[in-house]
Amino acid sequence: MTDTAPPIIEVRDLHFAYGKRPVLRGVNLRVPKGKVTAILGASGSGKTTLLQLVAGSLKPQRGTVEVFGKAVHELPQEALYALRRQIGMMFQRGGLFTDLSVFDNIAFPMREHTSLPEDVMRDLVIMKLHAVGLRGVHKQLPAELSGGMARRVALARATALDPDLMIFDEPFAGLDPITLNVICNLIRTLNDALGSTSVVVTYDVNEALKLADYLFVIGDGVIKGEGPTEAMLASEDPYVRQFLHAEPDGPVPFHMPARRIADELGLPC
Ligand SMILES: Nc1ncnc2c1ncn2[C@@H]1O[C@H](COP(=O)(O)OP(=O)(O)OP(=O)(O)O)[C@@H](O)[C@H]1O
Repeated sequence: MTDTAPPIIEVRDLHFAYGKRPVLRGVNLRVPKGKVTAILGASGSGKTTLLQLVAGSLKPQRGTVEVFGKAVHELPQEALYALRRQIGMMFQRGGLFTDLSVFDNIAFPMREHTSLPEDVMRDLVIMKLHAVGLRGVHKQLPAELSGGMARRVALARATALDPDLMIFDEPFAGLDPITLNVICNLIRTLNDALGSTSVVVTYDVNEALKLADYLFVIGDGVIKGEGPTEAMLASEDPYVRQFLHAEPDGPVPFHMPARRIADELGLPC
C-alpha cells in the first residue's frame, strides 16, 4: 500500500486459535483512512473472528491489533469503551433490538454514549433514517419490516454517532439483488458523506468488487493477497484468481479439514 497517512486499522502478525484450532496464523493488514476496504474470504476463513479481534472482544494469542493507533487488546475497559464509540458496527443479521421501535433502535447508541437532549436526538434519528430512505417507519417494530428494510435501519444505527470507522460483517447476506444494490450504494454514500472509513467483511465477491477501493483476500489463516480492486482483478496469484473469479478448481479448499471419508464411513480402504 502506498498511502502514507497512518492507517485506521493496523494488524501485525496476528495469531488466534479457538482452543487448539488455529484460525488466524499471522495476519498482517492495514486499513487506509477514508476508503472502503473489503476483506474477502471463504466461509469459515476467520473473517468474523478477525473483526472480533479488531473490536477488542477477543484477544490475540500473538501479534497486535491497532485501531486509531491504539492497541485494542491492551486497553483498559473504559478506554476500550471510548474507542468503540468511534466505531459503528453492523452485523450479519442486522442485530436490531426486537422489542424496540425503529426510532429507539437508532436512538439507542445516542442514549448510551451521549447526553443529547431528547429534541436534538429526535432530529438526529430522523436525519439518520432519512439518509437510508426510511423516515416513514420510525414507529414500527423490526418484526414489521422486510429483511432489506431492517438491514437499512441497522445501517442507520451504525452511523448514529457519526463514527470514524464503520465495520460491516456480511452486510449482503440473504438479500435480493435490488436490496443488495441499495445496501451497497448506501455503504459507499454514507462512508463518503461522513468522511468515515469502512471495512466490509464478506464472501460476496461481486458486491465487494463493485464497492471496495481496496481488497484483502484471507485464506488458510493468512492474507493471501491484497491491493486496489482493479489490480486484484488482474492478479495472477492462483488463490486470489480462483476466489475472485469463482473458478471451481484451484487452491481454495472446498472441504473443511476432516478424517478420510473411507475412515468416516468405516470402509476397508
Ligand atoms: N466461538 C467459537 N468457538 C470455536 N470455534 C469457533 C468459534 N467461532 C468460530 N469458530 C470457528 O472458527 C473458524 C472461523 O470462523 P469465523 O466465523 O471467524 O469465519 P468466517 O470467515 O466469518 O465464516 P462465515 O463467512 O461463514 O461467517 C470456523 O471454522 C468456525 O467454525
